Amino acid sequence: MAPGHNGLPHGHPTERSLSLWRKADAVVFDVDGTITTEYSLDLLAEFMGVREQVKALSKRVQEGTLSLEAATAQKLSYIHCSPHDIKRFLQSHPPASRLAPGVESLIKTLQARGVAVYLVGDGFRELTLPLAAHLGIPKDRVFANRMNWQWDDETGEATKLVGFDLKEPTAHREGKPKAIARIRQKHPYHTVAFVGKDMYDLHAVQSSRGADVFIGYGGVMPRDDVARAAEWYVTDHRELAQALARYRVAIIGSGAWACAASRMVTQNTAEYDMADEFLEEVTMWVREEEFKGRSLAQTMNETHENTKYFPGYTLGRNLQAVTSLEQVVSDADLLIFCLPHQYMLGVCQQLMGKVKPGAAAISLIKGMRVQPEGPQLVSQMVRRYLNIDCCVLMGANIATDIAKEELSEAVIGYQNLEHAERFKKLFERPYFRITLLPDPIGAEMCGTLKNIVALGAGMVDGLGMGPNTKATIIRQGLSEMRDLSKALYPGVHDQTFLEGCGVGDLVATCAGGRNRLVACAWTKAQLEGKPMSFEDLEAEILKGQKLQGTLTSDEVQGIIKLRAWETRFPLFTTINRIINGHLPPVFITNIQAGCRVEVEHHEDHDELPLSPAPPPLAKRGNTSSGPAPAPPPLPPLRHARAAQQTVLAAALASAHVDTAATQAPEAAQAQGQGPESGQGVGGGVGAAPGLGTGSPGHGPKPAPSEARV
Ligand SMILES: NC(=O)C1=CN([C@@H]2O[C@H](COP(=O)(O)OP(=O)(O)OC[C@H]3O[C@@H](n4cnc5c(N)ncnc54)[C@H](O)[C@@H]3O)[C@@H](O)[C@H]2O)C=CC1
Ligand SMILES: O=C(CO)COP(=O)(O)O
Repeated sequence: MAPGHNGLPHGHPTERSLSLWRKADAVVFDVDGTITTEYSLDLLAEFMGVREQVKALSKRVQEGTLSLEAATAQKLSYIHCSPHDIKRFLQSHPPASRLAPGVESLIKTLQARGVAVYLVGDGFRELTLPLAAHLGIPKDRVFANRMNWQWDDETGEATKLVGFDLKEPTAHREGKPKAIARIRQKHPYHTVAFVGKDMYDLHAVQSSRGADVFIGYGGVMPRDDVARAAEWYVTDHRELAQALARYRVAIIGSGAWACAASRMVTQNTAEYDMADEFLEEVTMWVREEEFKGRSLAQTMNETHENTKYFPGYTLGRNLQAVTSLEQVVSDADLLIFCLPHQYMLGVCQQLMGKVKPGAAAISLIKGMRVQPEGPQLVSQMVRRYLNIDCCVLMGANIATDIAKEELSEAVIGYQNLEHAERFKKLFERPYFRITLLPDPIGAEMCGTLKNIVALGAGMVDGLGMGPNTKATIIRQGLSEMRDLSKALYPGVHDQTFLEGCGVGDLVATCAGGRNRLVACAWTKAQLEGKPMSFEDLEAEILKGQKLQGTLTSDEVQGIIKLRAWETRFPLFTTINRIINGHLPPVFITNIQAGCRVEVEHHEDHDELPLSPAPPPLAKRGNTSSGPAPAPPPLPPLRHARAAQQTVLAAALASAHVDTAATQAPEAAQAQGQGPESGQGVGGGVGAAPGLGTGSPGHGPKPAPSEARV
């Protein structure tokens, strides 16, 4: 055969046709000779013993010496069958026996990807509908001619074939473009591809522009003229299936959650799936570092285990650890960001202009960045710096439990539904359920803010208090999460806080998360008189994994302080004051007092963010905002025991809080003021105004929407 369109060899699509095929949301197939191996009417004619007469008519139509309408009428008069004959014909020629090789699998693949498949042919519904049923194509997606029947007046049954319905669009030569136009009128498809066999099909598409691209199929009835004229000519349906886009997946980050999430992703990309949307191999950016004298990335590629950040869990064999960030993203279509949030700005800056155009991202990161003009969530940062869409995946997703394949749920918050659906396919497993949520900001705010509340829950545990107190913190935390999210982003939905990303994640993190764990140890260390910094405890307990809550608390407090919202957000404010050493941990049960205590600042670097331009995030030692080396650490107040005591004394004096409130619960109990004194959270600690009493000791009166604790 001669070379195809634009001199390309057969089977080589033009760039345009390949791209349109890959993004088509509807594909229309011609029927006879395209999805079947024969003209079905010819087969019926053979069945009825008139094959040669009917074939001769088809030849005249191809030669242009007889009109389609006249030939079809003549064929039916030769065939002259009854409905019973058709039934027998269909039994002896079941759909599977009539289909062209590879077409069934191609259609199933398209359908699994959500592509709408249509059949438009100049054959007959009576013979085409069984094929459609076999292929899972609904009747209303089939355009074909209708036979006319003679009816028996007495039995009311069809008896003899008496022609066909000329009102059907497919009864005429220009019928196919008309059918496609009807499809487009009814459904706003973006891109429609047409797969057909002959020049009539090609002209039908070119003349009407009904479809965006014509692909010639010559596997059954090869045609040189079509091969020359078509932008893409295939002789096997498998070529079309193979050419469908497959997405290359990259994970940016290699910590605990990144590794647990990579297991789901690699399980899905490796598993056989009709849609076959993803390339099996997944790459993971592993920051260049040595662990136990060896390159961590190299160890991961050899042992399929992240021995530093996620020891004890096997990662997919189809996961490839790569140390070059640029290399990982350069050809990736789907980017999964999963890093401690403080490193994301540096990563985004490094990747500017390096991401594949049209790529889509999802962030699993829980945290935000605070800029003078306001907060910037990670998904917003990705959109802004990388100029690509970014969904978020948020939920009660403690990494180790997911790696053990225990049931868990998450939401994908999205702006672009198509991307969200693709990511859902990439992550969803029998043990990992995903709901799509059109509130990405709400979902991300939940994931970010719950890390602060988890610190409070850890303090409750560290103080040795029970579930009632923790539930109070969780309830108050949820309320402040919602109020702050809505105050900053009024479009956030209330319902989001009741989803897996809201109350679900909050409960899980307050029960078993790292923020809770470290805050509990920090509180105990304080009570035992051997205080330790959060950073030291993080390093000791988490062994390289990172806390997000302490940094987020500082960032969020910058927002609260700037707007003088301390009394609107008493839990957030009190937690921030406790972790910075301005209040003792026991104030977690007395947040109405905690948020009103006047905080005295002794050194410039000890201040909570006060100014309209919050201080750089790098201020807190190893919590720099990029992967570049952090500036020399300034010891924050929460790390300095002596300074803490000084400020604490001043804070207590200014709040007129009884010093008993600052003691360990045991000591407070001894004075009848501890949790077992019957006053509990409502007023058990010190002489500061009781929690839940609604009568703060001093400071502005809370607004009605204020916290109830
Ligand atoms: N671990 C968990 O159970 C869950 C974590 N998340 C969130 O996922 C995000 C990532 O957490 P994990 O994967 O657990 O990470 P992780 O807490 O295990 O931290 C280790 C990661 O930080 C990276 N890292 C350390 N220093 C760095 C630097 N200077 N520059 C760049 N990267 C550096 C390491 O290379 C490694 O990828 C966080 O926002 C976290 O809140 C969300 C759900 C569950
Ligand atoms: O986000 C988490 C669970 O969904 C994990 O929280 P921690 O970082 O506190 O472990």
